Amino acid sequence: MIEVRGLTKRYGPVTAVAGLTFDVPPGVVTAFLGANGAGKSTTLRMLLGLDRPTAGTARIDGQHYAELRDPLRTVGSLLDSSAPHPGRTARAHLRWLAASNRVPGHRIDEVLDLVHLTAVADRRVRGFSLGMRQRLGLAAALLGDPSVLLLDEPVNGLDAEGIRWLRTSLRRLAAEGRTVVVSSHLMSEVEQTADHLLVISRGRMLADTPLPDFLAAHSAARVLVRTPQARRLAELLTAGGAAAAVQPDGSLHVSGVGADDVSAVAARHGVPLLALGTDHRSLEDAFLALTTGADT
Ligand SMILES: Nc1ncnc2c1ncn2[C@@H]1O[C@H](COP(=O)(O)OP(=O)(O)OP(=O)(O)O)[C@@H](O)[C@H]1O
Repeated sequence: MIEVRGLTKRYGPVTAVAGLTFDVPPGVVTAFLGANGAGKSTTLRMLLGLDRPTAGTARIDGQHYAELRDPLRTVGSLLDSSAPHPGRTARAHLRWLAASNRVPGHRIDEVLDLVHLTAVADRRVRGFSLGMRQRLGLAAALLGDPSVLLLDEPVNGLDAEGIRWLRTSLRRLAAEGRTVVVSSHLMSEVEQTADHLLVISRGRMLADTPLPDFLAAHSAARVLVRTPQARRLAELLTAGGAAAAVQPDGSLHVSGVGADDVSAVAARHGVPLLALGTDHRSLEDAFLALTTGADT
């Protein structure tokens, strides 16, 4: 469980995080979304005790990070800054982390296996691809079998198979009752994984909502119609309370009613339909509309 209250961070004249308040419960995957520079990393760094808040508090399982007795066994994290030494092997990196955090040695092989790095465990990190480094970062995060996972842009560098693997892993880790937070600047990266969204812009919370609610609120459907009587159908639909606009190419865009309603009105008035379809605005568009709207 994560509890953030009035969390604020200023760097000189720049306010990176401006009074964020939110809770993250266990058992679900929570996506922390925002454009580049929105304040995601700064928030995660404050949760991890790597940055001191200007104001407010960030608690994990009721405690500030610095108060945790065995931090790595409570919180696992993946941040840019947690890069391993390039001259070390993957196994040596994990062995060093385990030793300095009182984590039993058998966890090293377990997490290597979990992230599918067993075969390259004794190779130096210098030769690892970005995707392999991300996997090693995840192995390090999971080493202490933590109840809370904070992952900053974990999808970076992963190929399609890696992304699928990560999605499955995150869902499983949440289903085991852990608190899982994944940051991203792309909605498309989290829409198949997240249960809950925290959307921030310029350090402020724009949306703290279950994913299905966000979808329902922001992915308004538009009905696309082709008919030789576009203007007439537009008038009929508008009279009925819908919004209908004839496009330069002669097609008709309708919102406020569903395709079934359009079809019924057309049938009732003898308007022939050549094509009828629904265009769901993508989640990415909804996210952009929300964040852009907030910035202007
Ligand atoms: N150490 C620092 N000194 C000065 N300004 C900083 C520092 N760290 C972050 N900032 C500024 O704070 C704001 C938020 O940055 P942050 O890295 O938290 O955003 P982010 O949402 O994680 O973005 P990204 O997706 O690019 O990582 C930005 O304007 C950034 O320039």
